[in-house]
Amino acid sequence: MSDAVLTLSHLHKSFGALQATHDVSLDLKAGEIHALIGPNGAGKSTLIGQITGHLMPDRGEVRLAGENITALSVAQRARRGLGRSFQVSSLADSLSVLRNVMIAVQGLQGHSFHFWKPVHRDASLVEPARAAIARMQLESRAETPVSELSHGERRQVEVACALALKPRALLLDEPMAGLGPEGSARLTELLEELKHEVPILLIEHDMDAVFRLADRISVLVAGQVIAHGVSDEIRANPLVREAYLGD
Ligand SMILES: Nc1ncnc2c1ncn2[C@@H]1O[C@H](COP(=O)(O)OP(=O)(O)OP(=O)(O)O)[C@@H](O)[C@H]1O
Repeated sequence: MSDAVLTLSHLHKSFGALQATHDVSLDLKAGEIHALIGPNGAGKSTLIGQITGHLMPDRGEVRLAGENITALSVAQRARRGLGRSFQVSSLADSLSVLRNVMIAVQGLQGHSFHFWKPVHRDASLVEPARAAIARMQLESRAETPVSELSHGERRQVEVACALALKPRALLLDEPMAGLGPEGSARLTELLEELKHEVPILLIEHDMDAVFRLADRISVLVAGQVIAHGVSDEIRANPLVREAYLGD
């Protein structure tokens, strides 16, 4: 596990008598997309919360680039390089793509506001924002208000917002949700490229996208990882077929 960027070890989280995550261990390695799948109520959101810092595990550990971040706040984890996709609602519709991504960069810089500089000329905001926009192939839309974008382009902006913070690991929670075939094919292509720069933990219901994109898949059922492997192994696993794929 030496090349693991993100490591979850023996995570337990209960709500009263309900064990929402039970002894979950998995890792994310450089250069890969690791997909986490599971039926409704399997515990995916509870696990994500423990990774981002919105929830504290009862037991277990989260490590980012070797550092134990289990006790750190959401903001501290983000500053250490834990990136996550922004929800659509966090984008300001009336502002341009560039402005939205700059606001994300500003959030990371926190108190280091440069009051004496107009925001649009602050290179420390503009440069990382433009680089992230280019990475998501949105250069031609940089000055366009978010309200004029397609649903798929908005998703690309959300990923650009996360990328602008130069994450070591990226957590994408259902990035394909609501996208048509074209939007999801485009995002799939972009993520296939992106994983070489930043490994991605992908939580996704779109199984076609999962099987196409994931280097490894972990299957969560009733709070436990019941299977782990490459796409073909997961497709063929009788436990997964029974519990998840509906066979
Ligand atoms: N704050 C909470 N208090 C009590 N029970 C909770 C809480 N959060 C989640 N649960 C329960 O924990 C279990 C796992 O829920 P979770 O939302 O993590 O699953 P999920 O895999 O994300 O589901 P979905 O795909 O439907 O979003 C469910 O039984 C849920 O009702």
